[in-house]
Amino acid sequence: MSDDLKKGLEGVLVAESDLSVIDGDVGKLVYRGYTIEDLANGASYEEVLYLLWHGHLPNAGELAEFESEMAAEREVDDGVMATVRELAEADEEPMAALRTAVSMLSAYDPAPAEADPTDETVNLAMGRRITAKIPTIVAAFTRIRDGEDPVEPREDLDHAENFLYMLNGEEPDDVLADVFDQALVLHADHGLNASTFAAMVTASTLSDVYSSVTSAIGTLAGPLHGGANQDVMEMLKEVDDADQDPLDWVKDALAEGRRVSGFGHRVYNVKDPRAKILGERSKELGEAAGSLKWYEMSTTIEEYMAEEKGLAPNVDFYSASTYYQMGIPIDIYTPIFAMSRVGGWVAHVIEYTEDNRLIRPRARYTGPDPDETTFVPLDER
Ligand SMILES: CC(=O)SCCNC(=O)CCNC(=O)[C@H](O)C(C)(C)COP(=O)(O)OP(=O)(O)OC[C@H]1O[C@@H](n2cnc3c(N)ncnc32)[C@H](O)[C@@H]1OP(=O)(O)O
Ligand SMILES: O=C([O-])CC(=O)C(=O)O
Repeated sequence: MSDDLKKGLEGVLVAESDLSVIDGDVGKLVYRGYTIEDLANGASYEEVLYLLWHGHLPNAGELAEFESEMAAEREVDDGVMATVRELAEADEEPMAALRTAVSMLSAYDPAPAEADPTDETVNLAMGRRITAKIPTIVAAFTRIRDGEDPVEPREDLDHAENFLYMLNGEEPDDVLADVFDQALVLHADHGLNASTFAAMVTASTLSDVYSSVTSAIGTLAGPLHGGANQDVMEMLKEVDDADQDPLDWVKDALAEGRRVSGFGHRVYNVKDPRAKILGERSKELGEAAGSLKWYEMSTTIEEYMAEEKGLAPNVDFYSASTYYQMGIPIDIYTPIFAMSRVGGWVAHVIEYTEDNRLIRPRARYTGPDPDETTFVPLDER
């Protein structure tokens, strides 16, 4: 057996997938054959969920039925809500609160204990429930933490509008609803990124969808993955609060050997196509508000990172200033990423378990040689 070590599994093929593909040299992203640009400009998040979960874009009748099934699942049981309240009042980290609440949802779903973990219909039903309820959890957590009462979900609004309504207590205007829906489309799937792979590893043991999504949420939270969107905004705010020139800031950061959040990618060697679209939205929001401050600060950093390090922005770079200008609290940017990516997690879990094989790589052992290691009983050590 070959002993080639692939640190971080770089470039290792572990599965076949119909779901999404990235061409990192030209900055192309495709979900089931459709380019991200076509989907971002022409399809809603619900249409993209349907595409990922059912294999084709829905017609009007299929979409209407799917939307009403999703909307009917938005309410969250009182037991989970009580925990969400407790976590919000204890000032828990939003991603940790989301991870806990999603894990707890399974207690109110009779399916996991009884279901065959490879049954696509059962897994889709669980995935639909989790996806429908995450916005309710995130909005309620945020409002309680901020000293306000949660707002009940509404079935007559779409996924994006309903979340903004539950978060702010009022219906969003068309621009905000459109930007948010587009952001959900852009984040829905991305090949075998770390959180999707975590979901697949869990599913490959024939555990249930709740466990897979819980693993994925924990994985998305880290600053090298989804957590970077919050770090980007903290960084932009730090520069602004100190009234610093963003060029000086980024020069200092690189000179000190620091990583700049929102730059670099394991697969893209050029600008992430999602960052191009979100950059435009960030600019539009700035123009509408009469200040391009956040957008211009971002482009200054982008230009320097390209010149100095040859690194381009990833999706997390421009989602940050987009969400900030929508008035969304910084510490729920990563939960919002999860709100979208859950669609991809569920799709990959279902696809992988159709022809399941336990995921179990190996490490090259570098520990002590047993021939040179003598066991000493406790009382003689
Ligand atoms: C949705 C997402 O998950 S998108 C990614 C979100 N994460 C971030 O934005 C965090 C910042 N970026 C990074 O840390 C990395 O680019 C990652 C984790 C995304 C990809 O990492 P890898 O493919 O493992 O690249 P790796 O860590 O080996 O870096 C390669 C080189 O580029 C440098 N580099 C990579 N990203 C950055 C960055 N953001 N800032 C400064 N230098 C960087 C590294 O220091 C390294 O340089 P060296 O060879 O001189 O040591
Ligand atoms: O693909 C990756 O490694 C990270 C990423 O951009 C994503 O998950 O959207």
